[in-house]
Amino acid sequence: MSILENSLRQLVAASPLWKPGTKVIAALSGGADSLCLADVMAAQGEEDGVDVLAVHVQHHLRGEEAEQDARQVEDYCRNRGLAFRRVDVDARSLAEKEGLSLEDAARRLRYEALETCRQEAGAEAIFLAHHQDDQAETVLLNLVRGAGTRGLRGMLPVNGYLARPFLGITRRDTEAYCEEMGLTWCQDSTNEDQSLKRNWVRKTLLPLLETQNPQIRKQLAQAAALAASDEAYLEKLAGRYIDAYGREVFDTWDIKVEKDFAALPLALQSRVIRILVRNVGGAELSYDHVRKILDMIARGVGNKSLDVPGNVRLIYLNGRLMVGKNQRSREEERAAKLAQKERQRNERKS
Ligand SMILES: Nc1ncnc2c1ncn2[C@@H]1O[C@H](COP(=O)(O)OP(=O)(O)OP(=O)(O)O)[C@@H](O)[C@H]1O
Repeated sequence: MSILENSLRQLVAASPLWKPGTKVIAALSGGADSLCLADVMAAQGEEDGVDVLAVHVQHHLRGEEAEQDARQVEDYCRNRGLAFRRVDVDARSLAEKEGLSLEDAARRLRYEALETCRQEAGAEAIFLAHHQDDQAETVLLNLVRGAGTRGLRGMLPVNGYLARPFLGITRRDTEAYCEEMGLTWCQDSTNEDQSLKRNWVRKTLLPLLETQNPQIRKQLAQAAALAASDEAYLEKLAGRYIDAYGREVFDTWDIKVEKDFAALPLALQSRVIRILVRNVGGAELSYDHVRKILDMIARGVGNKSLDVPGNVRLIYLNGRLMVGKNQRSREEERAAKLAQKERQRNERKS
């Protein structure tokens, strides 16, 4: 076994979601990264007793090219003796219906399809082939969007059922593996389209940054790993404050924000607020919103309230902060559920 194959196999085997005796999914687009991942998983699976199912999602966005890719990955799986499933989705219709970009619609349908396959196959996890270059792009994209330290984390190596064992290796490594194994990968022509932000980051911004620092991709990926571990630690500490001073009553959080809260460093105060808003289903808070909420608490008198995105209302009252969905959005949710039930009843009748 070559050094490259050996190290890639170790990366897969070291993932906390790679467990002997389980079934896992390899998300296989057909690009060099995911072909390499599927091939490494197939080999390591035979050794470790992990059952691998390759899933390819055909988004129907690239006409005959995409159809050829789907056939190519299916052929590869047949030749490799790897279980294969193809799922067809209509990304264009979803994009039109929900006013999404084609990329976002495809992404949403892809992750839904992978998750459905995971459940139907009784698989433990979904392995994705994102690598160091993708991670550097994601970190930059997040920063360009105005994200803070959570965005700096980029993609996590393990997130729920999702595993990304290749975040530390380069795109070139995955191509070298495919070349070594004689595997032919598919080229996605939309990767050249610079009107897509990710492609602009890949083709323009990163090369420009590389002129100043040739190590930038690796260092961005390392910064992401560090930010992820710092963030996890700070969230744990903020969670301890919530455990000690907060309580959940009917989907609303109620937490003491007096002396002990004021004594917390800003890093923890802001995380306590963010976690509570997330807990009740709110959107990720902006820096400005967190500041406004902390100001409201610091002023500390009377009864005040603030609405934030995701229909979440925060009410400050006598040293306590209440965080919950605002009444109107609860009523809207209830009405939407009733309407959905009505629709399902009508569909059953017709
Ligand atoms: N059509 C597909 N079918 C199955 N898996 C896919 C498909 N497209 C992508 N994947 C999986 O997702 C990984 C990342 O793919 P890609 O870089 O194209 O995603 P993206 O468009 O940047 O979106 P995101 O990173 O949010 O998934 C691939 O390595 C592969 O594991």
